[in-house]
Amino acid sequence: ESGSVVTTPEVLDQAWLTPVQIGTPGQTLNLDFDSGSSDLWVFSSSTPASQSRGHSVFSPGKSSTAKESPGYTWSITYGDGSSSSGTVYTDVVDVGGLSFPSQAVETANRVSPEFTQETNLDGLLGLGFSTINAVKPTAQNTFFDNIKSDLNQPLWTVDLKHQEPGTYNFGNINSSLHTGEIHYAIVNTRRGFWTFTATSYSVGGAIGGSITGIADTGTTLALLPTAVAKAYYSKVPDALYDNSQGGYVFPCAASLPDFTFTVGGGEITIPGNYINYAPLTPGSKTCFGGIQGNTGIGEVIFGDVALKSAFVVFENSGDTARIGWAKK
Ligand SMILES: Cc1cc(CN)n(C)n1
Repeated sequence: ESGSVVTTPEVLDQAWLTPVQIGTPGQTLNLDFDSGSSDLWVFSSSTPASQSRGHSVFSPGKSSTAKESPGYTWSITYGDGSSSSGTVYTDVVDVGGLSFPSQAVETANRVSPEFTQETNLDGLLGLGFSTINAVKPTAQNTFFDNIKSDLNQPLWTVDLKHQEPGTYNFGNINSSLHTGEIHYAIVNTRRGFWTFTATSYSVGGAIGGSITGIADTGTTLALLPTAVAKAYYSKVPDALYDNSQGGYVFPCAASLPDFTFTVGGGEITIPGNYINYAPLTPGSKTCFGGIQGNTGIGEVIFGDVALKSAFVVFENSGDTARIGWAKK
């Protein structure tokens, strides 16, 4: 079988949110599909009202198929410092018509202010490897790992679009979603992420070396090695590193060069206008870059700024994981 679901960008393409049905009858929550983590967690009836105001919540008490997982707990902190924690149920989860009857649904007893403030986001659906699932005492499977054996092909694809709805597909490659060939690189799953190597990059004709990083649908920007970010902004007139902002800024009127990287023998280009990410504050004439250095993060992250420039295939055949990139 295969399934398809529309995903919708928030303001400024900060994240894309995808409707998921949980429980019986189905309760629809809009989740952030995140290939950089491996927990399906939701705002719930156990989340204090002061933290869940404005969000849809999952109420296991209203689901005839919800089962508590006694003694199971979870707690997670993301790269941006946001966090949440709680307890665990199993229930039926349906994504794009694909249903798994006993998915671990991690219900939040608390969430950090970043999540409370992001009122369109009702939780996350992890698409990383289940080895880094945060449930104690026993790690739980991601939705993809649970349904993988039922899929026509052991893969999911993502087509994020700048300020337009896009799609997540499970189990098949919809060839109408990409124009060029799909170029594959081997994924190293050792740290639980979709880690791959781009063999080279170029900025305004200047060629650079290889970049190894993770494909992370849950991170907004492209957080690249500091030398790469420096090389990029050396081509942007009046760009500077602003310590108070924690990143490279430049005049919003600047025309930014494209950033091209080669993966699996094919070239992907992040258009300069995607790298002119946003004004520091609404109406400011100074803008913050969509490419930044990864100082202090511990990973190089090909986030949404890179992913929305391509059609991307995440395939895990069991003994080999691959990532495919295509123009669209
Ligand atoms: C909530 C969330 C998810 C991610 C990426 N994995 N970040 C940085 N923040």
